[in-house]
Amino acid sequence: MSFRLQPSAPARLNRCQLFGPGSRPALFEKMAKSAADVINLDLEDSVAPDDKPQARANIIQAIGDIDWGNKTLSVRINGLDTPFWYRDVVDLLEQAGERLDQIMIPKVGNASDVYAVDALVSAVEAAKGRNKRISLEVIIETAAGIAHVEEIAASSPRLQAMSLGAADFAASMGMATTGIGGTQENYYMAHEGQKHWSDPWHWAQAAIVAACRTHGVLPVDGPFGDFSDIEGFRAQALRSATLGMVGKWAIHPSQVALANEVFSPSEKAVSEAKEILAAMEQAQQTGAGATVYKGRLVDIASIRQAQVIVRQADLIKA
Ligand SMILES: CC(C)(COP(=O)(O)OP(=O)(O)OC[C@H]1O[C@@H](n2cnc3c(N)ncnc32)[C@H](O)[C@@H]1OP(=O)(O)O)[C@@H](O)C(=O)NCCC(=O)NCCSC(=O)C[C@H](O)C(=O)O
Ligand SMILES: [Mg+2]
Repeated sequence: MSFRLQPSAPARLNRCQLFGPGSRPALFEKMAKSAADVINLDLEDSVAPDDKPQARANIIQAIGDIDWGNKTLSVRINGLDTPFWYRDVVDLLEQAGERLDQIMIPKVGNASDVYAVDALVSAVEAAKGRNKRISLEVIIETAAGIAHVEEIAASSPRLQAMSLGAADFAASMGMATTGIGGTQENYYMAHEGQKHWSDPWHWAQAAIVAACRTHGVLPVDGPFGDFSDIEGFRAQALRSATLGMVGKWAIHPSQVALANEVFSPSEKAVSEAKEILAAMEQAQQTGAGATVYKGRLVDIASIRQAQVIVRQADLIKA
């Protein structure tokens, strides 16, 4: 046990991040009216190279013109291996209004990538006298990114969230897959003539959750490409939530309600968590560190587990 306390992740909702290409401004109003907690306007892979300047201009205009409510408003810039990213940052911070909350950095490979963006953001913020401090989020979607996940999670006080990008991750790792996230046909164990599918994303997700929880960053599951496969999305999201992730991307509006449902604790879970807290308070009054709740052991660790659920429910109510 370290003497250092685990830092809390930012206290904001991040159950669903809805993406839309910066080159399709007709979608922006619909994104703003959606039930997603976070909006990601994209300048990277959903925008063709020739369309990047127009997409930038669309996004800068929409940041000021559209009522984004109380959502976290984020723009995904281009990767640091492209000639586009510095102009994305400079134009956004010189020209977009104060409503912008966050910048998403794709394909982060090490802490220096985040440092470079942080330095540029800090310089433009100071030069323009911007009042709101822009936060950062990153995507782990390369072999280098997962190899350096812990230093990336520790890289900047601006860093608030970290996502797994299953498509680029699979490509970078040389995985024999084409689907974006979810079950992969050939990733199974054979036992007594039956196939039992395993989860090829599990180890990377667990590494991301551990790095994020160590450094007070929100761990998020990325895209699920087949937006007609509702049960596939739900199963993937439930696994991510069980592992400790706080939300998931939506690449189509049909995925928003599903993500919100999975990453919001049910009424039953909240009332059970409150009952556990009450049972433990009573136990502690009698000097006990453990008690029995509905026939099972609950102890001081159960208090921390229950508090995670109650805190999330309180955020949703707020
Ligand atoms: C996937 C899409 C291209 C589908 O678009 P479209 O064909 O227009 O969908 P529908 O006709 O089914 O749309 C139904 C209605 O919903 C509206 N719509 C569509 N998309 C969105 C959206 N993203 N936000 C809000 N509203 C949306 C349509 O306008 C229709 O409205 P109406 O006519 O009024 O009924 C498209 O959904 C899309 O572009 N999605 C986002 C793609 C994207 O941003 N991709 C990047 C993130 S994933 C990634 O980068 C991979 C990752 O990095 C990794 O490596 O893993
Ligand atoms: Mg990607």
